[in-house]
Amino acid sequence: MHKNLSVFSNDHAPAGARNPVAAFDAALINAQSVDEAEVARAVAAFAEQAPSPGAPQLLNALRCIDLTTLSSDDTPERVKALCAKARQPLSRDKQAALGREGITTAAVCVYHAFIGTALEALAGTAVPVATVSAGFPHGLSPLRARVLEVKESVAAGAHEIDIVIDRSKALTGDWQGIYDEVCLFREACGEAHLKAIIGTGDLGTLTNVAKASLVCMMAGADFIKTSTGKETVNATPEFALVMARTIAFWRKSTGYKVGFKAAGGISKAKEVPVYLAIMQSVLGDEWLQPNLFRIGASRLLGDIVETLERS
Ligand SMILES: O=C[C@H](O)COP(=O)(O)O
Repeated sequence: MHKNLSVFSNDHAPAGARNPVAAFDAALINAQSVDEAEVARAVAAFAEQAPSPGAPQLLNALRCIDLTTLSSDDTPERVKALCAKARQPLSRDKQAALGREGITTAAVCVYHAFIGTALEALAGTAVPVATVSAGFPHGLSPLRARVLEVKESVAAGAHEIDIVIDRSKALTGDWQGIYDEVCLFREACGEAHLKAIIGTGDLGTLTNVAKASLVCMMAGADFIKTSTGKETVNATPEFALVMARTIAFWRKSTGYKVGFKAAGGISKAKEVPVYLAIMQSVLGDEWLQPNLFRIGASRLLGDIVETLERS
């Protein structure tokens, strides 16, 4: 039993038990094909229809943020400050005015070295600690080391493990190789939740984005996540739409609910509504809650808070 499993009794964490591993199905992977022009048209329509963000929408986005610091100059002090923001992102007056006392971000996300600092700084809250793993950000370390890294982070108390896939395998069509490595990470996670970063900006085509999403879900990912924040192109609404549709397909095929995390480069409140519109339209209201929807961001919270404090 995970020592802090009680945090998963609230809506911050993936619903219920972990997603199970399904058999590798090469035919299903190879059948994925995405019409890039259709995706571009659909995203343009979502962007046109998405309302400018009001306070309820921004508050919802705030509670879905994985508040992140993943910098080479991170320190315990920076992580403590991040956790203080996660515990209380809005002033008490503003929380009271909006009728949302006790609101927090969905999680904090830090490097392995700061798991203990974050756990201590978040003690007494229901905010889980996520960490990046499996050779983040490139996924090119020896496989044994990547698996060990996951195990070490779970042993250190992380509740959520954001692994990266080896994108070279996706680019060479080795989907079985990705399935096999994600299954190992799944096993190494134990009771912790597995979020699989597919590195959308590295994958070349939206068809590869769909295939990588599907193979990670077959291997038991609780969430699929766009990006590390370190690629040239990170989260985009196009990637979100393709991944949301693949999650919907998986749900229909298996009944399993997999969460979606848009991560990297989302820094302004005005960027949020299109993602919410895509989630709501493709997957429904359930995917607007932190147990199934996250935004991984280091700067977005500041802009949302400023916008809300001004309103
Ligand atoms: O997983 C989260 C990302 O690393 C955050 O990226 P960002 O610093 O561009 O917001």
